[in-house]
Amino acid sequence: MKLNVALIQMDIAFGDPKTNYSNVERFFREAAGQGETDVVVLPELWTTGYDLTSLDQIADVEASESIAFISKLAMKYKVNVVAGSVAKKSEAGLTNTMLVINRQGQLVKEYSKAHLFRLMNEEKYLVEGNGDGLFQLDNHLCAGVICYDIRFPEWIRTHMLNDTKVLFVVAEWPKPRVDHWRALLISRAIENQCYVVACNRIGSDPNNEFGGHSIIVGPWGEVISEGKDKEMILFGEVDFDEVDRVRDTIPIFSDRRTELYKL
Ligand SMILES: O=C(O)CCC(=O)C(=O)O
Repeated sequence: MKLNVALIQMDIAFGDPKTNYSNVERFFREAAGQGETDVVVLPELWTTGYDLTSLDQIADVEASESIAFISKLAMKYKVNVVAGSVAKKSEAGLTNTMLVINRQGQLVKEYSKAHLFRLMNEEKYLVEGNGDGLFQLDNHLCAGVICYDIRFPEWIRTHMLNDTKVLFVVAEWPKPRVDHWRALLISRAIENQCYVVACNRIGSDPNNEFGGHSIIVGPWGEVISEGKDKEMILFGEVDFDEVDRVRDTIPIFSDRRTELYKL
């Protein structure tokens, strides 16, 4: 069983959801218009970018506009969408929330970023999430996390323990640390023997330049496809049988010594 994925590595208009909606609509035609794509992936905070000081005014209340917008595209193109994350405003406060919508246009998951990134002042404006990032797509158990979350291998491992075979990552990862981005994602793939499908933005905002290099890594740690330093759609394939082959070759999940991991 395979899944074809398309990662939209886009620039994001700062604090301008209207422009970003229209750009995403244009990218969708290219990413899913041929009818071969199973999952479209968007980057982190794709409606607003990191316009933190305006978030209270421009965040999406209950994420309802973004959900309606992506649901329509999902149904039109009959694709699943790991719809990056959006700034969501709710009773809980402002959260950086991933939306996952299936081919029928139904919201199957909301995951709010668990680890807020102090270097970019997230904790001053956002509330951290407390739930997991697990969801089903076409009957496959998948996980999704947001940017800085990938620096916490124990958080990722928690998601991969129940035969989860794909980890989706959505990000606004700055250019100066793209070497960390690649090394961390390849490591998460090797240590969890899973596919890592990671979509980063490109371009810049008043405070940061972002690194692109969206990437699809296989369960043996091989880079299957990698983006460059420009707007583009990255296509690739996830093969669930390959995950089983790697896990049978080196059975790390059954070799774990959890009684030692108490520190
Ligand atoms: O961990 C990093 O270096 C980047 C993280 C980040 O940019 C984010 O979480 O938004």
